[in-house]
Amino acid sequence: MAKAKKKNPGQLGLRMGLKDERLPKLFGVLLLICAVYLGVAFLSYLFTWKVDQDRVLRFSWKLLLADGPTVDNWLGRLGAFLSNFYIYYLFGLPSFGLIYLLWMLGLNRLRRQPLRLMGTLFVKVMLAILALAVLLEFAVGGWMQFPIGGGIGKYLVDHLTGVLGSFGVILLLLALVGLYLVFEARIDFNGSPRQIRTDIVDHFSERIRFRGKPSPERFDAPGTGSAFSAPSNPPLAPAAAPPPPKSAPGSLSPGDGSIFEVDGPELETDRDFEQPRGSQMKMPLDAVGDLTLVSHDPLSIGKDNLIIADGDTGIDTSLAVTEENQDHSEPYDPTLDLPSYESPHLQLLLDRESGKAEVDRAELETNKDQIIETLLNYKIEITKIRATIGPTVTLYEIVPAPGVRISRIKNLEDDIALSLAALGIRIIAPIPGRGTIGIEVPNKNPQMVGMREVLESEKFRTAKMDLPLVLGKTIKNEVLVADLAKMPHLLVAGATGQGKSVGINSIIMSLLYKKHPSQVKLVMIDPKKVELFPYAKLESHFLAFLPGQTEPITTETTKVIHILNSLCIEMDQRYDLLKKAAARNIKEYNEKFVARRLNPEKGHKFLPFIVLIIDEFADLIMTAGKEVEMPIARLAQLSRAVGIHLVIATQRPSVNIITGVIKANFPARIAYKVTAKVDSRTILDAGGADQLIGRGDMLLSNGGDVVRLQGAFIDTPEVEEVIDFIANQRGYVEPYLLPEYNTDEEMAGSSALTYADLDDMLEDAAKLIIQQQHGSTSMVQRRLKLGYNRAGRIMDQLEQLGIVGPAVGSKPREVLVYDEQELIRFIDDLRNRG
Ligand SMILES: Nc1ncnc2c1ncn2[C@@H]1O[C@H](COP(=O)(O)OP(=O)(O)OP(=O)(O)O)[C@@H](O)[C@H]1O
Repeated sequence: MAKAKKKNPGQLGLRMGLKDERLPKLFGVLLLICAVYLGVAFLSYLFTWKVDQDRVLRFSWKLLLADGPTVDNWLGRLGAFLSNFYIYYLFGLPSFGLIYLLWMLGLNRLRRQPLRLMGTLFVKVMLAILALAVLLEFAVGGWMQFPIGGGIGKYLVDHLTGVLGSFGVILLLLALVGLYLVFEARIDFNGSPRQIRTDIVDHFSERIRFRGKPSPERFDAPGTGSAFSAPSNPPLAPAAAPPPPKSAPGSLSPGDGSIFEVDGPELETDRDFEQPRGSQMKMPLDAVGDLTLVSHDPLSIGKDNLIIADGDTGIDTSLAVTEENQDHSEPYDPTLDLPSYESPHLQLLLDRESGKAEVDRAELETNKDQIIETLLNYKIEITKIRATIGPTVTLYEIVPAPGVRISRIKNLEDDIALSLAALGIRIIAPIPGRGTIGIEVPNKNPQMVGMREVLESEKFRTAKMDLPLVLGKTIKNEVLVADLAKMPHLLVAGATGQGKSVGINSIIMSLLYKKHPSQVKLVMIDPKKVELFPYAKLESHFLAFLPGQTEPITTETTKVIHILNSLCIEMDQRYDLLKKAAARNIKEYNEKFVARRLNPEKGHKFLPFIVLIIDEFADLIMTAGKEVEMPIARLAQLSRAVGIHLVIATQRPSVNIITGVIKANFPARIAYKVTAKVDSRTILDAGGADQLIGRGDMLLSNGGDVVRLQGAFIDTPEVEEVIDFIANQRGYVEPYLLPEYNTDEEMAGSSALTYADLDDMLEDAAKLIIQQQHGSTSMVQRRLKLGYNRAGRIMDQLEQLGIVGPAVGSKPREVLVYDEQELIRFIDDLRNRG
């Protein structure tokens, strides 16, 4: 990744001016060397302090250089002197913290990160050093010859014991620990002692693991895998020997001693949720390089107010590429726009300890017996049955005896459900890819899946995806993480009160926990005005909206139409940028930008992903119909390659809301419980959602495969905590603004079209249409190589000029001008009118 840097020899040495950016780097290297030197000296001090102490105590700085006494310290007299000075006179063992500080300062200078980043670290480390010195001195200082808390530790302890007494010092130390846990670790003391303990352990292990980096997870490599990284259900090969059951339920099925298993093996078969129909949309995403490799922003030299990367704030963005700035060959790092941004901590969420799903053995036995019995009543024999216990549902997978037709079992769905006397039985006959039948039976005691638990999961933390969404747990209790960027859009539907809003929150949370504000922007539309309202606080971090928009969450239909059309323009503009950069998709484009192969002066900029979230689009379709449906469809068809993705939700899953156009463009769909089978068909093109049990129980479909999931639960107060955590941090000075959009009426209202208003390509388009006598937007688009929106705008202008008639559905428009001469006269007139 790193490019070899060309050094101009003439610029070396004395000619390095004070403003030369190599100066801080040089300083950084020196600091790192000092840190290593001190580290080794301190380490040596642990072994040589006794012998050396007498010798160094007699030292003065002058004696250091003269032929003085020999010392044992591995780093000579200076090493012995410095280590003695810091450890003996100052902070004792915690002096090692100083080396850490020196090291971090060195790295900071080397990377030319803003110095102010060091401020907080300095204060924190110094406080920790002092507190530790006191603690160590107080706890063990009296018994040790080694100056464990150093001179300062000893002085403070003596002094404090005098003032407060020993017990008082203990209380003071406890108070310090308490303060740390409240302010720094943000431990929630509401939980059980066990929970608090786990939180504390988690906090420290996270600290140690990530050495205090804000959010290592956010440095994602480009996703190369499939959209979904949940294993599929375990195959049930009758011949294969399954692993030993965890709870040893033994052989429970009749006859041949077949195996009844609880919980299956950990299978890692990735499900590919690529858009099935969109071969033309499938952009191979090469795994070249790492988009957000930790790097250093050259724009940050001495500019503490560096906020916006695309530079209308007086920041010289040309630095990114121009030749004079050779040192800017380092990769561009968008996250340095907000360098101090910290991703939310997991501690903000409740630890719901769902633990392992537990189902009573008796419950399993009863269900199994009833399934076997019911099937036998209909003369259906089975050779094997096995159970996989999920958080809310248990899957009984049965292998019918040879010769039994699967359709017969499917037909008995209702009878089996009746005999098991439970709601929400779903029969999967056959389980795709296997000759088995699945019967899902709700557990008597369903387990809640907590948001924190799934965010904490290895699968989510290590997910290398562009837009990872952690949706919940599968029947096998495995966390399912999906990449919205590959879905590439998501339709969410379900009757009211079944978990949709919680689901939308968990989708948003996934992005907030994993992504930096520079990497993803959310456009939120909420006609109900309540669901997404709390997210308004994120306006200067994660939200994108129209210029002049007062409320960052859009609620009014007219504004929604503006925003959707504005997104279409953004999409076109992004396509133009991609074209200029000869990049096939946003990933390639951003890779080039990061590698500084694109010049910001030519309009190039780092493109964040944009996720449009519409909570309840039924209201919009009802009030604005095509005006909303068409831009949504247009975006859904084309926006994937430029990193715009849609999540649209509705509680009214009827055909007039989820229209054919919408469905065709949203292959990935989530269905929560619905009241009627027909609704399930509308959403999933299959039944099943009517048999769910609610409370986050859902089916996820990618246009073929259907996976049953228990959605992760997050409560509103937790959502608000996370939002506040982000909102309280410094955000961008200017929010991310979408392009302006003026409606036709506004344009018409302001004045009739003038010649200057006309699109540059309008004349060519008009000629083409008149020659062909065919008023089709797609023809204009194809023949003149224009984006859909631009072609659309040209057609609208042609309509306003009276050259073509109004749009009639998807049919070509009527052409109202018959020959080119007429057109030329027409345009000349317009030009003369000015
Ligand atoms: N994943 C989940 N796990 C457990 N319980 C859940 C889950 N999701 C939702 N619930 C329960 O269901 C209730 C309703 O959920 P939610 O508000 O998300 O439904 P909704 O479909 O959005 O309703 P509405 O359409 O009225 O907004 C929640 O208050 C919660 O008690």
